[in-house]
Amino acid sequence: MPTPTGLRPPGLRIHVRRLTQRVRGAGRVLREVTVDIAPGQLVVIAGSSGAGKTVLLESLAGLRAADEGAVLHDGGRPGAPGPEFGFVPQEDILHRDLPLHRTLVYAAGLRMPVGTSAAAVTAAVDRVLTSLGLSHRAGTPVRALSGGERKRAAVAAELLTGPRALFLDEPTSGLDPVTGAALLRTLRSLAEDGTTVVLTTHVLADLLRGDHVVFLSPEGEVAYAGEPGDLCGAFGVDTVEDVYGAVAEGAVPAGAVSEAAVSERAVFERAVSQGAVPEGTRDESVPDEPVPEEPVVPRAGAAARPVPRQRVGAVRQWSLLTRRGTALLLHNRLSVAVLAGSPVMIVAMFAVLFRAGAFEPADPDPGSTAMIMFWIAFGAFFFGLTYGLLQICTELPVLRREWLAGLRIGPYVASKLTIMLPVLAAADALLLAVLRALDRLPAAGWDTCLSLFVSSVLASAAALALGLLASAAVTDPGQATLMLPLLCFPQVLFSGAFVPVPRMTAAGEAISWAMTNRWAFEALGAGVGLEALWRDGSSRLGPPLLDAYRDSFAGPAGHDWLILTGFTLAFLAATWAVLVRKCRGGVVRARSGG
Ligand SMILES: Nc1ncnc2c1ncn2[C@@H]1O[C@H](COP(=O)(O)OP(=O)(O)OP(=O)(O)O)[C@@H](O)[C@H]1O
Repeated sequence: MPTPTGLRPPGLRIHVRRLTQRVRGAGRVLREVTVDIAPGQLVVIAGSSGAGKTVLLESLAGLRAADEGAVLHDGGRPGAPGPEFGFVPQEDILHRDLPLHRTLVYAAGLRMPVGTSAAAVTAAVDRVLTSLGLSHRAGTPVRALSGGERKRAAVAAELLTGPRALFLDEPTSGLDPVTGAALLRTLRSLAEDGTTVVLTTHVLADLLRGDHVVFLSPEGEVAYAGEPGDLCGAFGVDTVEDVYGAVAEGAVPAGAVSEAAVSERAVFERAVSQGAVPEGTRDESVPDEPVPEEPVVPRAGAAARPVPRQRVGAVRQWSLLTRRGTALLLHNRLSVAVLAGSPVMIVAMFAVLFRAGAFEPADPDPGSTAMIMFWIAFGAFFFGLTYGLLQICTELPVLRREWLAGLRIGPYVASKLTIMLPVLAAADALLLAVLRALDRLPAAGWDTCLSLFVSSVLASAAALALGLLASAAVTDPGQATLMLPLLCFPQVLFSGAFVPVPRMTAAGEAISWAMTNRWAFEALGAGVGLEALWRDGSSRLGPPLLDAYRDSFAGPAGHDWLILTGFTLAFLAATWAVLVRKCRGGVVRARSGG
């Protein structure tokens, strides 16, 4: 099968030597695993549940640094993740709302080299769709594909860059036998084309379809490493199913590991001598062997690989992510309904809640003026928070995978702000315009209107950034939903609207400093001149209120705007940090010393 780019880069050679991996909470998961994978091989990793197949796969892909022992790519340390490596985890790594072809065009935009023309991107997408038998589904939304088609679609995204190695975690799980066999045939033809393909599986038939089987024992040791045809014979059983039983009982065919260890010795030793492997990981127990003549590439396979491709720049990533995010938003009817429906509903409730004329200087209603300001502030906060909360947690696996392919977190977070802020500004403008038209706001000039609008948008922006942070921190949408009341309650209680800040306890006042709603409330109050209205208006309720709120609305709104902007930037920076940490999670990017 031709690669999408028409080139045939050499497949990756992988050596794993006496690899031991520990996982926090699970202890030692892999023990002294030694595996040798040649370019263009189709390797199947099998073993019982929890044996460590995924951990081994991630280690082979270079996504998990070795605790002990070494993983070598072309004889050197694995390089940073990039488009030369395809990794298909068990989770979905494609957005579901757009048609398959368009989804892959966006995926290609992030993965393919700088300067790739739109025509070349389309041609690459068409080629992978054809090679995976998905051309007839090009216009179908990803969510409408069958399970097998979705797996192939995920593989298609990984093939766009013509990777040298493809790693797949249980690609055939959940597929019927015919579809699973078809996927394995596709992977085999990729391997025949030169790509190194490694997959984990629980499907018995898959074990016989690879070139090489690595069977892990429940203790995470290599129970068997060799040709599939010899697997049953090695354990003296008749069926592959029986191999699982034999391995569970502790059967290990003699010599399976040591043969591989000897063949690895030369490559490993030469890598050590060239500084690719830390001295501490040397295995002194294995006797010295003569080093074969095969040349060893010292670092990250530099000599064997095509010239590294320039990563797509931050601005281009931001632009592409913004376009994709907007398209995804508009294709998801539920999100459109929430985006449009919640402001309309809240505006309608506000319109029937407040009486007209509360700001009339000749006959003001000071209590209502404070409440109107608070609920505008809270409305703006609520829009921002709800829009932000589901933005990231619903697509974390996609983000993680794209980060490995070169996506930067900064442009990603910036794109979220770019997409959502105009929607929030429109919702805030609608809220203010309706309240103004219904005489629930003072009949003041444009400068007051502008001040209210800026305060509302900054309140929404801070809440959006808080929502993004919460969305990045949780693990699933269910947790994000639980965050909504948790984040809203303190914003109501400590805003200073119901209990004025000067009347709070010292602890309450300290907490109120951290509430964006407090600063939005004070900015809105300052913008409409609440202090003057209460002091100079003809209501006798004004002075007592002024006494309670004291100088809450005395400062210029600009002071509060600065604080709201500071909160927004701080929340965005924290979102960035959380996402970088989550994406890195176990991946050691500095394996080449960088
Ligand atoms: N993030 C994690 N936190 C805690 N334990 C983990 C984590 N990842 C893996 N483990 C543990 O490490 C062991 C090996 O996990 P791994 O996912 O590699 O197994 P597996 O063979 O792929 O299992 P399965 O076939 O069920 O997917 C298991 O005991 C698992 O519980």
